[in-house]
Amino acid sequence: MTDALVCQDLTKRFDHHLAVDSISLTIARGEAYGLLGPNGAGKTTTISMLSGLLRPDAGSVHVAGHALAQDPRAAKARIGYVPQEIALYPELTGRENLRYFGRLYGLARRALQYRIAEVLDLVGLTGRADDKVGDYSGGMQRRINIGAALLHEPTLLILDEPTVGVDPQSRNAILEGVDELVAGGMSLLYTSHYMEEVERVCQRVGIIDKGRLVAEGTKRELVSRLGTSDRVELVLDGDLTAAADKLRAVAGVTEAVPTGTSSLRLLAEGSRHLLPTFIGAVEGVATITGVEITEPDLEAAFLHLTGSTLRD
Ligand SMILES: Nc1ncnc2c1ncn2[C@@H]1O[C@H](COP(=O)(O)OP(=O)(O)OP(=O)(O)O)[C@@H](O)[C@H]1O
Repeated sequence: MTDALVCQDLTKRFDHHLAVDSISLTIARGEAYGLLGPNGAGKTTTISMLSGLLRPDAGSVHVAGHALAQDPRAAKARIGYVPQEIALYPELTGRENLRYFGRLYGLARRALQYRIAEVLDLVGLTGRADDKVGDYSGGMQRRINIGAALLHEPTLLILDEPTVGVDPQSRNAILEGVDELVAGGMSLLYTSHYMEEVERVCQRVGIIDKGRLVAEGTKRELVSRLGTSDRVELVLDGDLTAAADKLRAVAGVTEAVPTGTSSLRLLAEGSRHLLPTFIGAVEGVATITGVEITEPDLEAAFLHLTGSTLRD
């Protein structure tokens, strides 16, 4: 079977600014792919080109084997795009909104009726289907927005920051809905500022920075690029500067910096086995009273690769 999405050397320039610089990525059928990047990295520009809303300066996009440039109708019919802004009619009910969008997609009346019922169930809004969308919570509006993008049974669903600006309870409801779609075999392209969402939803992650895809892989692959160093937070009584000097001399420790009046942060390999060595090393200058070890995670990988945190 053809991949859900193949894009090659996608490029977009705004005046002299290269917003997207030769991005290539592939999403297999049934795969959930997360696009992570700091503000202004080029995520929305990339997604707009993939969904046919913005013409690339160079590069190609194929959706389920259909070339977006040569056969836009077929390619676009296989994409469900959920923009960041809610695009709904507040005076209409959820069901009426779905009916309106379904007609836009050209779905026949009878088929649409069944499909609306399926989609309402999928996004968990069957019980509120006949209430006005203007009376929905922010999270419910987003769910019906996602539903509208699913009516024509797309191969690939593109979600642009689907949980921005919603309360934690609604966020959870959205994520549960997305989990269900992925479990049901939907191919997904998901952008978010929230690392933990991408970790939860996506099997593979692309990190985009200054218009370029700087790294791509499973969470485990990206994290392994950091090496095997753990972050160790030590709480100590005594002379912190002297303790940091002594700890820096321990084999396996690459960094030891004070982070407060009684705490140090180390980067160390195999830190669990080194704990007795740490205690011995600071003897005479300080006493270790607390230890916290954090193994490398996606947040650390992101920081390492882009030099910024996601919320910068
Ligand atoms: N229509 C436009 N005209 C000029 N510059 C633009 C236009 N759209 C985007 N840009 C610029 O291109 C770069 C990439 O923007 P884009 O919106 O794709 O980033 P992003 O990763 O989606 O960021 P955010 O997370 O803030 O939405 C930015 O520097 C932005 O200012």
